[in-house]
Amino acid sequence: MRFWKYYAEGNSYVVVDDPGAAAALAGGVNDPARGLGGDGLLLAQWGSDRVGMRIVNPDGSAAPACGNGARCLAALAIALGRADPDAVLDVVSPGLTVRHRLLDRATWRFAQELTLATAPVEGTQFVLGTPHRVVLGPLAGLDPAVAGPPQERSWPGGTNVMFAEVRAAGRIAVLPWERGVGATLGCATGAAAAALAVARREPAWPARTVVEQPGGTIAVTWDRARPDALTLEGTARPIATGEVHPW
Ligand SMILES: N[C@H](CCC[C@H](N)C(=O)O)C(=O)O
Repeated sequence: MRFWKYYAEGNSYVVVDDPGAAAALAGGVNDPARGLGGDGLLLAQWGSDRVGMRIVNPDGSAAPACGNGARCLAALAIALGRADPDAVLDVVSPGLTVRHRLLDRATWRFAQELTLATAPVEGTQFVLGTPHRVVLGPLAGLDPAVAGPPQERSWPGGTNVMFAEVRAAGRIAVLPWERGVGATLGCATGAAAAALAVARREPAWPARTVVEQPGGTIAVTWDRARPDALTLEGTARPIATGEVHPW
């Protein structure tokens, strides 16, 4: 079964485009010893002006949205000649549609536009296609593997948890704990949730927030005049392609 593996600001994903392969690989392919590692499996369904995306977490659960994964599929679609690098490309997952514009071909930097369906559900609990809880406070000494699970369970069906600290005006740091995955080096919809949480709390916060995560930096733009629109900027790069054999 043909696979691709891609990296995007702290998440790596195994990608397949054959639904049968996806079913055979789900829940096992991300095992670091018996499989290919990574933070999930993405099934791409190529369309003429869009790419469908299904996401399976390493524990076998389905995720409704994935910002870093969407960028990986946009980059792969262009690399395979299935999408026009000069046109916009929608990556459509069950919970979220993300519109991509390639900003720089040399670095595979994209702008991603998404529309927020909901305001915060309560306090700093957001749903950006998938649920995110933002926990603001100092990150020094914080271990997401310890602090994450109780927060994850505090939401029906579980929530992703973003531990976030303000570093300067327009700059925050985030340590993610992902539902169905564990501690990761980055999370794009989580970065957006964290930026929103801080910007909503501080009226003088600038429109553009640089979100530093261990695996890379995502820029999030949120204009108070258009509160339902968000733009993210980040990259995607190939790691490997080849044949993978399900167990
Ligand atoms: N890392 C992804 C989100 C994955 C969410 C998944 N872990 C879930 O169960 O909701 C991102 O870049 O947006």
